[in-house]
Amino acid sequence: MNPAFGPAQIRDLTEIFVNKSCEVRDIWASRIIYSGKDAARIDTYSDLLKMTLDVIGLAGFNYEFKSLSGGEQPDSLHKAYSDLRRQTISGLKIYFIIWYLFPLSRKAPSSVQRATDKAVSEMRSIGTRLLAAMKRDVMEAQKAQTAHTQVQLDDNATPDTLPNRALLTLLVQANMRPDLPESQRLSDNDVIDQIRTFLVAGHETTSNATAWCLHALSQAPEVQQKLRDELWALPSDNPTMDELQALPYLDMVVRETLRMYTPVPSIQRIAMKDDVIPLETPVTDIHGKIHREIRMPKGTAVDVPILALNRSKAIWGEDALEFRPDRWENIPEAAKRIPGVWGNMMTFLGGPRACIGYRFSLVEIKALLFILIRAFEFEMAVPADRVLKGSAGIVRPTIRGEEEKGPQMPLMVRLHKHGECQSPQA
Ligand code: HEM
Repeated sequence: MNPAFGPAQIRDLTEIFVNKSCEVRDIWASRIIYSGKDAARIDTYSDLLKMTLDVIGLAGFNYEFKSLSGGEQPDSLHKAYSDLRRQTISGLKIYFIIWYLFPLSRKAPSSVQRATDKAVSEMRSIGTRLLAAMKRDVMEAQKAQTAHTQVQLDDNATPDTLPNRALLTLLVQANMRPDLPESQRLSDNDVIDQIRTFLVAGHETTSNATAWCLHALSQAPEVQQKLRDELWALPSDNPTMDELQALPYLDMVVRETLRMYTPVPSIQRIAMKDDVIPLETPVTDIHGKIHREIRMPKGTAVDVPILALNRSKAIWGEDALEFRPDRWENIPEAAKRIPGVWGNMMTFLGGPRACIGYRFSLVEIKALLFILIRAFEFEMAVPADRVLKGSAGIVRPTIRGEEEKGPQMPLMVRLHKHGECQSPQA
């Protein structure tokens, strides 16, 4: 799948990110206007979640979830997925504790299990339909290509061999190449599993990071305004991937968000063989014995504490717990040694099983921030100490006293009148 996530593919998808960001902007603007005040309290989390689901539908499978527009009949996959998500964090925690402690309980279907089964089965049935449609499209495109070669048309008149630019189409096309060795071909079930992985891995992580970024910016008005100034300096309302990637302060804000508000706080791995891990700094155990390495027998469970690494004072310095994008102008030597796939962090992990969607996610977050920060000013709607970091795989925000509502990130959102607002630093 890696080639489908290269810079060229993400460049093509940027238009989808920007268009969907504009849809969020328009929805929020109309809510403010409808409120009759100059600012409205908006649950940014739920709309960002819908936006990223719509994006993964279009960019991943050329599939319209229409979850932002909402006016349409909600399709079955979106409904199943929403039902699954509505299970509250505490509900999920209790479910997993019971599941873990009482193996017999695993036989009795709980509401979480039923919702999971339903979502999985919906995803499978839609995945099967999508795959069939993609295969048809790819075969037609291949036929058109063959016909084109036979009549030897002018080189410049190459027919459109790809029916659309969705990532799954690229995967299906690569998988159907006649020269692909059988051993490397994915089965239909493998491809359908990829659809599920995309859905789960590819949208809530990104919306979550963006919501936490708006939360951080709401508490740091001077950072918010500095970012807004940079974004307005770009003379375009529809930025390309290259334009977004070339904005230095936007990049620093995104890095600092993904350091401080790591969506996936830790990852577990199992040692596949006996190993010895050397320690940079020796540790002394409770018996006073000094260890310069850790012996790890095959089968040992290993926790990669991503969030703890991202917030470690030993790595990032005494101000590690502060949201300070400027730190990225010159990061500490210790941070430079972190073997993450991106950004001197383990946020997207590292090594052969790192996140393959990191470029996709970064450009999507940047498109969202570009459109939203230019259009609005964000302030806290509740005191910061009421915003809790719940974790059920992903660090979702909840509000103390409103836990039953599930994840939310309410913010006061005000229309920004460009040219009228003075920078707080000015
Ligand atoms: C801020 C956003 C994101 C974060 C923090 C993130 C983080 C991660 C992490 C930590 C893993 C490793 C999980 C494990 O091995 O157990 C992972 C895997 C993965 N991610 Fe992401 N991800 C993000 C966005 C995305 C997006 C947007 C996509 C797709 C469009 C995506 C697709 C995947 C896939 C397919 C895998 C599995 C890779 C494999 O097993 O080889 N991710 N991600």
